[in-house]
Amino acid sequence: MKTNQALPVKKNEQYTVTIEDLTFEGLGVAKINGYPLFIENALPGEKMDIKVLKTGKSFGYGKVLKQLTSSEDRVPVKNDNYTRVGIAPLQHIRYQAQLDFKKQQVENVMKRIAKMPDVPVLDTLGMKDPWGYRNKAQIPVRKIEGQLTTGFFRKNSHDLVPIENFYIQDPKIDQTILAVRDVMRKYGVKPYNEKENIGNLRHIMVRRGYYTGEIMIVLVTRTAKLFPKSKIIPDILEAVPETVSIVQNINTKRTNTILGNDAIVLHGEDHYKDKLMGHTFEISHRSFYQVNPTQTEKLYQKVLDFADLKGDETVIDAYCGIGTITLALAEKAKKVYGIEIIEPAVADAKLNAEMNGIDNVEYQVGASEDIMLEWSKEKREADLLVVDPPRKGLEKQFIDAVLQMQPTKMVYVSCNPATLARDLALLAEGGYDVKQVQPVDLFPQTPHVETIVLLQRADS
Ligand SMILES: C[S@@+](CC[C@H](N)C(=O)[O-])C[C@H]1O[C@@H](n2cnc3c(N)ncnc32)[C@H](O)[C@@H]1O
Repeated sequence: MKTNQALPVKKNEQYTVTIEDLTFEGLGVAKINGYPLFIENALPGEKMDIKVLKTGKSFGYGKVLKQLTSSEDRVPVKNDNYTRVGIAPLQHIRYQAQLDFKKQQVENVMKRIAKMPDVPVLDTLGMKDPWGYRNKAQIPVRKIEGQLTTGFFRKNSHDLVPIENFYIQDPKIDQTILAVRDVMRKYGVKPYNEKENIGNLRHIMVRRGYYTGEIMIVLVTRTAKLFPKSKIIPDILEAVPETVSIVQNINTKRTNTILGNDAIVLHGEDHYKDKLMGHTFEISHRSFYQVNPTQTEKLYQKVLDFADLKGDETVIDAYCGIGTITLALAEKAKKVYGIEIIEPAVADAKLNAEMNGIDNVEYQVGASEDIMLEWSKEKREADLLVVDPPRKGLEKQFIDAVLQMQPTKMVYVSCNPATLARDLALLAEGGYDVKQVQPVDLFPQTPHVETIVLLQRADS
């Protein structure tokens, strides 16, 4: 049995501490006789009275009882709840300090994980107004005080905290969620009860085109029933006239995954349109589409700057989603090959290329690690490889295939600095030099950081 006897702190005891650092999640770090405590809403330099909430073998968690001094990076918060539910855990930090914090996160992993202490990291590209940026929301629905209610889950739980204004979302999305909630209340639709696995409406997803204003609404239900559809749909359309698509997604499973496998289109088709870098995209309810449109354009522009294409290159865009980066690259290259694992996303990608009159792209459905292995065995060549993998980064098999194929240049777009740094170390070992590292803030008020890295084959 574990015992806490040797620890220098005791659960539920109070201490006065000075915050020394921030974790990568933005929690303040205080040390008591070398034992780290992680504390929400606490900034380096601040002195605070705290209470120990939880102790583990090598670290614990504390809670601020009284803030005794204030950092110059502290700003007033929009709402305490937003830290608690994880919507805006950095909301108490001045925006420039958030950008500096993100740069430091990337510098840390470049030193500690990639073992590249000398590679300079550029300043984080930030937003002018770092609020109201999200073009997509997935909002849980539960019964609170007898009523169908929308909000957000308290961190590490499924307790719903009612929230009407999310601040980080496009305000039109907030309004749409409330309008849909009211229609659901009017017709007595039953909110999902997870414990007993009864009730029906689990989530409301809303996506909005930043340039087009088109709205897609997805009602995620536990069963295929939704009554009375013939009234619900016209009511939603009346309340939110910009709606071009309403989809019912059915998720019968007891799971944390939001979307189920089956869907019924209730209005329009299973897509809405938006624009990015001057191209129009049709986006279906399952497709990945970056959530911060203006910052995404900055990100893609950086990818193009790093790629520095002259027009005669062959390019591979792995993990291409619906082809947003692919089309931006296609305008500057001879040919671009996109690889994506989700079939409907590839169907969207093909349609999007056609819709934009772009004919020098080809898409392949499959796992990037398998397709790249196949292509490297076929001795295919590429001048540039762009990768934009999910948080877990690149598979070892993918990296091995890259080292076989040896594209001259690589641009790595990453949403997870730790896996990025791990992969960069392997690519460096295989003969690639890291030339540029650019963090971009796609998720203001949260600790997430996106990074773009330019790599070049050392012998090229
Ligand atoms: C971070 S998103 C990037 C999408 C696109 N580049 C964009 O900016 O919109 C990652 C994409 O990789 C896809 N994906 C995940 N694992 C994959 C794999 N093993 N092979 C190919 N695609 C994969 C996901 O479906 C998703 O579309």
